[in-house]
Amino acid sequence: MTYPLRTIQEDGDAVVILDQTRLPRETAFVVLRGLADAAHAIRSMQVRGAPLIGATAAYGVALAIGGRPGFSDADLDQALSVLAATRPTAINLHWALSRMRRVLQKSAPATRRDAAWNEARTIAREDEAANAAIGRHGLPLLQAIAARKGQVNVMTHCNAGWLATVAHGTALAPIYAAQDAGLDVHVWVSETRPRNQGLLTAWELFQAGVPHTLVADNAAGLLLMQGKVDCVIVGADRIAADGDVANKVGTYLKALAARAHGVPFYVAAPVSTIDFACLDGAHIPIEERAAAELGAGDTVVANPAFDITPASLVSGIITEHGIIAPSNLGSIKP
Ligand SMILES: CSC[C@@H](O)[C@@H](O)C(=O)COP(=O)(O)O
Repeated sequence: MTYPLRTIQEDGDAVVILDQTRLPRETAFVVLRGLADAAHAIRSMQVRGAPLIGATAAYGVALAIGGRPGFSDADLDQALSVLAATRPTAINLHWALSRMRRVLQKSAPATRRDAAWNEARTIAREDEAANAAIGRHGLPLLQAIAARKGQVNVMTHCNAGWLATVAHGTALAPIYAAQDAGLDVHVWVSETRPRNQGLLTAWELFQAGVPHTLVADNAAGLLLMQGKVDCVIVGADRIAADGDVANKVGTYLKALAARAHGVPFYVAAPVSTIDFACLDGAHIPIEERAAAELGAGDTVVANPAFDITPASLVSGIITEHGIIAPSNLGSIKP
């Protein structure tokens, strides 16, 4: 599968991102030149999706160093804390920043610039490779359905495609692999109120020529009840050590409906999305976003951006190391 654009790429001393706040209406790029630009891009959701947030934060540290000959430990701490405060739920952000801290603390201030660019580049390349592996490991699930009944109907939520990562996507990676393998695959795309990330998924699938149907979030239960969905695959923003999954709000309701109708529910995520230090879903911070996103006037609004799907509702976690039972995440702890 080749993708028409890159979500993030280097351009000399700058980083160029695809502005996802303007998709699918318009394809526009933004040049990030410093720490403030990178932090703004994450906070404003010009870049979004857990793995891409992590990669952008890593490049943000490199941008913070810029052309400065000396970048002290205090400078490093300041850059890391600005980036860490951008969005609370996606653990890939903190995972990437910890890697940057580890590498830079070991290098002398004069060599930190090169070290930072190298590590950010490595994080981006590793994400691309991990997601390609997720596609390969998820493919047999879809092949088994195709062997049984021909067309494969997958439901997804939010956008966990290449737009949400450095490349390939997580939940969409097995779907792209299925298309490459010649399977007859169709995707039910839920709109994903209030930010409409489902439109990004529909845009991606359209570009790739994957048959899909956009539905309102609330249609998911009916489709599952009517037997129109063979499996659900979603991404994740953080997976706790016990296998509880934080993902875009609305994921939990799909998992409940999938269980009620005997439909397998898979989560696709790289190991960088697993927070082994987080005991369970109750300990995952849930981002509360602006009331304005719901378009209400003076009404009191709550706008949690993520929800928690208990491990008991998850059939398996598709990682770069294979499909793991949520109760067995310890077996892939790095
Ligand atoms: C591969 S992305 C997985 C998740 O990050 C994705 O499903 C999601 O919830 C994205 O949320 P967003 O608020 O758009 O950053």
